Amino acid sequence: MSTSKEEEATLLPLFETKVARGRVAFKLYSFTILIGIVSIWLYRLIHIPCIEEQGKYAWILMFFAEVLFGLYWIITQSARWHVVFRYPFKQRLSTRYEDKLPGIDIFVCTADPTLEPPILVINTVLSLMAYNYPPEKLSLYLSDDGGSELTFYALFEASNFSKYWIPFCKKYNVEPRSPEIYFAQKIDLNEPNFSQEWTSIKKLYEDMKRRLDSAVEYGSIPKEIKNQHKGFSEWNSQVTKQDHKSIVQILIDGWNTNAVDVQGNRLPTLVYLSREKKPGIAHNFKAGSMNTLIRVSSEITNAPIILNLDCDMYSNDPDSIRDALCFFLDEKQGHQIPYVQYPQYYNNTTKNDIYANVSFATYQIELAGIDGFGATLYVGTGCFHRRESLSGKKYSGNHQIKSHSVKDNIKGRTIEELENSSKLLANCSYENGTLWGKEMGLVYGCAVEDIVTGLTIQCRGWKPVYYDPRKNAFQGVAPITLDIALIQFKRWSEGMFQIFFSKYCPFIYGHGKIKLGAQMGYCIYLLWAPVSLPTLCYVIIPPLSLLHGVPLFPKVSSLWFVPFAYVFVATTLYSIVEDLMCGDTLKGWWNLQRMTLIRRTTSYFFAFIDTMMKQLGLSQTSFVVTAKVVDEELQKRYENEMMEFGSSSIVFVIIATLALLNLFCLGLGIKKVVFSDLEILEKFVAQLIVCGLLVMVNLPVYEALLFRSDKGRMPFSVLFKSIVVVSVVCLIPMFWDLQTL
Ligand SMILES: O=c1ccn([C@@H]2O[C@H](COP(=O)(O)OP(=O)(O)O[C@H]3O[C@H](CO)[C@@H](O)[C@H](O)[C@H]3O)[C@@H](O)[C@H]2O)c(=O)[nH]1
Ligand SMILES: [Mn+2]
Repeated sequence: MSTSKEEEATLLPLFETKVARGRVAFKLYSFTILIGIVSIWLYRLIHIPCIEEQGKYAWILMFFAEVLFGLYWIITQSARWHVVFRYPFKQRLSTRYEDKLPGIDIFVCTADPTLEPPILVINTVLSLMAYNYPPEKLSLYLSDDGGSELTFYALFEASNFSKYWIPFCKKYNVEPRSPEIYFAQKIDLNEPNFSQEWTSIKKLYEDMKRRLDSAVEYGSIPKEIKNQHKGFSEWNSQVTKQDHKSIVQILIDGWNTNAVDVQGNRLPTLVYLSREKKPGIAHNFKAGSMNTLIRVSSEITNAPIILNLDCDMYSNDPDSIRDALCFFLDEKQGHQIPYVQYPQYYNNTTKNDIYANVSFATYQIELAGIDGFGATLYVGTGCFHRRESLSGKKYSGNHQIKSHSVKDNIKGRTIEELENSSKLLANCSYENGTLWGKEMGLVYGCAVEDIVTGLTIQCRGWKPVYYDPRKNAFQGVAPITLDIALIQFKRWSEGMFQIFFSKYCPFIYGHGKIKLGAQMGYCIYLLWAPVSLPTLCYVIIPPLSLLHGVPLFPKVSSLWFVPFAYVFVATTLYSIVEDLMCGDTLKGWWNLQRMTLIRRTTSYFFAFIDTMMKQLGLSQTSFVVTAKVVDEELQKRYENEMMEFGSSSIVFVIIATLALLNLFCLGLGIKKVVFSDLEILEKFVAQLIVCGLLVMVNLPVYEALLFRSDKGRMPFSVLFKSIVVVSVVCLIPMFWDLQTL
């Protein structure tokens, strides 16, 4: 798309970047905290008990914890140093580019028909096919790592249903365009024409859903349906998830003028893809599937812009493609932008977000703060890419989005020819001896392929953009049980810590290529796993020391008490105010504190251990896909914001043990110090506060251990095991006296 040089100079920009206000105040505040932290370190160093005194090792561990917390805090400041917000101008885009909009290839990934039900997948697909965008420029590719005939069948049904759904959406401008979500809404049906159409489309949707449900239930698809499409012949009894040939089926060939909906409008292209799998050959999880998508789509439609989504992330805004294009097509800055990342919001979060799935401050401030240093994180879904930057190309000054046509790309080949040539690109052996997974496409070998890929793109000179619009562009399904929420964080924190240890460590790999602020910004996340260690110290040592009468903090009347109190109170107030300003509730903030504690003491801790094992070559990268299915009872408890435990996993034993340890020590500690003289009480106030807060944060854990009777309670075995551990730790004085040996 070329405009002349003079024209370019006079054009208004397609997007604007504004710097957040209040940065001077923030820097001053940040400086006072730093002084507080350094004072705390000094206090620890000066007052450490000598060899003969009790508690020396407890103090050393506390010092270790405070140093790590302090250093980590310094790293986190980068994300608030230079926060920027982006504002695209869709109107200007339309006036300038409406007749030369680029093609968009949308990639949706799914991996398992049980964990990710086909009906969920096609709802996402339908919401995307119904974008307000010229259909002949829109193509949708579903990558099915489950290799499931049911998912293919669902997509086939969706291709038929779309002929009714898309014109209905566009005619009445309905939102959101995921049928399931749309029909679950309360709709005003006063207008007779609309009401009639609404009813008939809803019936079509429900009939389709019923057919799918029964196919899932019987595990097979009726013969008369199979006869309707040649694609079903790809499946026979030998095809399994782990072992099958490449399958590529073009369900709608959008370049064909005969591919139309019931009103005669063109339809977007729709392609089903399941790359070849062979036992024993690494398939590199989502990264592998994305790379296959990149190749196959380049064979068929080859659009210059790619939108990448997980199968649960439906489009919540039918106009968001245009927002994203404002960035890519901006005449001045667009050529430098490799991707535009949107935050990952969910449609099923409860009022106070019990598992803290949405972290308001992270989405609205931290990610925008990292963007301020030119280093937006790619988070794997809700991201528009420039195809060029995904193929390993270095930024080299002038990259324009060329208007291209599918017709030229397919060079008159038939559907069968396109399918056959695409299949070759989806074969296991295709990547052998190529740079795919190394310098081309998404990077292999890491459970957070997204983060590491984004980093490599930036280090090649590109400047991505983070955009958090007022109306969520995409919404996904958040985990609604504690163990799934923790599995997800374990995968993330492990993958990220692994990056820190690899050749991609931002401080080394990014040195001289991205700004220091950006390197630090990455490390806020890459260092989640090791933050588990100081957290564990702070959760275990204060209660035990209280129990054994070892003071850890200065007396209330001492001047040294000030930095402790200041750092704690100021950072807490800051985070509350920030969170509330971002739209969270006070209870939501409190839930986030609990989840942070639980994640750090379980997910991050296991991630830390597993990363160490991997460094030693003892284990391998895996990717545990999260379930997106729910049963009704569970859904009820979730909506009532009750935490879901229910299984006797080791994770819950840890959570229960830490909670009971603090409760027990607080109880005995109060007995011991509060009823003695004031002098002693003064020495233990801070410790009592630490334990007291930990107990308060853990209230739902005690409830689940002792008072609940529903299925989501902690199993009795967890209670039993954790009581045994707490008793051993507390009652055998040996453990504690080791320090005096
Ligand atoms: O072998 C695999 C495994 C997963 N997936 C897909 O990857 C997506 C993400 O999996 P999910 O279990 O939902 O993980 P999340 O933690 O929700 O995913 C986040 O984190 C991942 C990295 O850990 C990124 O890949 C995702 O894009 C990002 O949304 C889903 O669509 C899966 O179908 C595949 O296509 N193939
Ligand atoms: Mn997901």
